[in-house]
Amino acid sequence: MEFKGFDKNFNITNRVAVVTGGASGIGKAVAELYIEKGAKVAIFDMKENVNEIAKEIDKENAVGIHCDITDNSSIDNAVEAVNDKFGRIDILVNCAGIALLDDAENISDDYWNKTIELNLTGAFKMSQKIGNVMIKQGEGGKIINMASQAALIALDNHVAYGTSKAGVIGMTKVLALEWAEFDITVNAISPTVVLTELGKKAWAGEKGEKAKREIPLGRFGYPEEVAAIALFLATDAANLITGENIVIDGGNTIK
Ligand SMILES: NC(=O)c1ccc[n+]([C@@H]2O[C@H](COP(=O)([O-])OP(=O)(O)OC[C@H]3O[C@@H](n4cnc5c(N)ncnc54)[C@H](O)[C@@H]3O)[C@@H](O)[C@H]2O)c1
Ligand SMILES: CC(=O)[C@H](C)O
Repeated sequence: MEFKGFDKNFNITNRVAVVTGGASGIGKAVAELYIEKGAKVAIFDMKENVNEIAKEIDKENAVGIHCDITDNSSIDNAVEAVNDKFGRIDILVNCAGIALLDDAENISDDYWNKTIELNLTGAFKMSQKIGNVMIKQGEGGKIINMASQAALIALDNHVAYGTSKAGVIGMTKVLALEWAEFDITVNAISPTVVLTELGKKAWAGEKGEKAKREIPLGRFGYPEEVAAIALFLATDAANLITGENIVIDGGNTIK
């Protein structure tokens, strides 16, 4: 893709974004920021009230679609609904995820399988489906995958979660390589603990306080800070960045 300049206010006016897991936490913050920057947003989420949540963000430019991203027919129906509503898809943000934590010697098949199925396979299914939409459109695209610091460092009880997120980074690099010829960039974001429902549950109590003390910048992240990176990666300012994993962790993984 030739350099064609970029909007210095990082607007993404009229671009159509799909945000999985956008009914809460980081995904919701991404959806809100994208709307503020002029995009149209379709939130794919398992929460029953996903459309109400989307309409609270923006009645006209946001839509919530009940979708299980581990299920092919659910994805097909949701993508069709986006096409009916907005006519195209320019950006995919893979945010849906779970953290089912246990020690390696005891973790159940159920925890392992659910984690890989949602965090890794679900993100791949979405990327494959929407990657094909973008290829067919012929105008490039942006795919942004939520990985984690757990992909980069060993965290106690994170064997399934960390494995799924290391897979997300591997997947990101291969998709970036294969789809560069279509001007589709694919990048990952790896946050430290972020203060969402998922993050607060996984790091409650003294375990979290200790983890925070060990972060050089001394605090956990906020969903809005992660959303800011997802915005940058969705803009034309990031057109030469692909296959990267941007770490937002207060320096936790540099030690
Ligand atoms: N919060 C953290 O500390 C943290 C740190 C690093 C990475 N992450 C990653 O960021 C992403 C977002 O995390 P969060 O903290 O905002 O979590 P969250 O629990 O607040 O939000 C996750 C959303 O995913 C949705 N979801 C769950 N299963 C789904 C499915 N099958 N199909 C569609 N949607 C589904 C949930 O309904 C929920 O709205 C996750 O991938 C997570 O692994 C989170
Ligand atoms: C850091 C991280 O991704 C999990 C939530 O512990």
